[in-house]
Amino acid sequence: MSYLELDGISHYYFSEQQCKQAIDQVSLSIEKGKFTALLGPSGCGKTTLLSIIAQLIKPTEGAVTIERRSVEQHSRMIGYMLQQDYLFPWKTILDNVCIGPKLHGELTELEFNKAKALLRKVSLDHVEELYPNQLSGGMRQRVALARTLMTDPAILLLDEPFSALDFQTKLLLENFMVEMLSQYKKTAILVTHDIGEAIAMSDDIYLMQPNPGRIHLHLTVPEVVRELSPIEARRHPEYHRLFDEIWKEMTELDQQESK
Ligand SMILES: Nc1ncnc2c1ncn2[C@@H]1O[C@H](COP(=O)(O)OP(=O)(O)OP(=O)(O)O)[C@@H](O)[C@H]1O
Repeated sequence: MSYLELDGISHYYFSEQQCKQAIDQVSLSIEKGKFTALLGPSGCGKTTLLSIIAQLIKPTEGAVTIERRSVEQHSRMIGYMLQQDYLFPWKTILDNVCIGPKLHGELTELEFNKAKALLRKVSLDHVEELYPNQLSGGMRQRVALARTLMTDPAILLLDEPFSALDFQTKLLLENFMVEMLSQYKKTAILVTHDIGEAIAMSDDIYLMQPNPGRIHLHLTVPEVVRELSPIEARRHPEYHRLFDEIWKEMTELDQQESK
């Protein structure tokens, strides 16, 4: 059953010099607890779509609904994780995880205990008194995940959260993220231009095309790949078949663009 719906979303950026259409009539439907990837080349409107879902931008046209009610009535259900971790360098790891509730007032004992439990969950309880610059990039992204989970969002928006990491750390973090999100039964939307990452992590993939940004193709990742971890999935023949199919589509789109 549909949970999060985007219905006829179009978006224009206006400036004094020009009017740029970033998104054209995007409609998609996501089931609760599913992991969905928005895949496409630079400039196809992936981040604009995430910003619209997160209500950072109001779309020029169309509506976003969660369980058929406007997303505006559900703003606290959404968590956003970005490519950069945006941890505060002058605060300890534990204080960084506690930052959300602290901004809303005094930290309760329950919230403090929750932050400690989340740091245990992401295997970073041993560094809670350290500062961000004492941690590796992968560890910092795990802190960012713990901080995002502090507010208990039902929907997580992930804007290329692994793209600044080295390849090995990225694969390990993909595994970790999929395990955590399925354990906590979260609905997730990942923005990426990495075909392998989209296949290895997702249930559904929306392939986007640019100028203006729109959905070119919706693909469902086969069950045999979905039941494997992202690292194991990369060895399955169905992963390679889907990779080739998407690669071919993207190459054709590229050729159409350059004509
Ligand atoms: N603030 C803005 N003002 C004007 N145009 C913008 C603005 N933000 C994005 N755009 C344009 O809208 C289009 C979609 O941009 P968007 O950042 O959503 O794409 P993207 O797929 O996320 O790209 P990338 O992978 O490079 O982050 C692009 O052509 C971009 O230049």
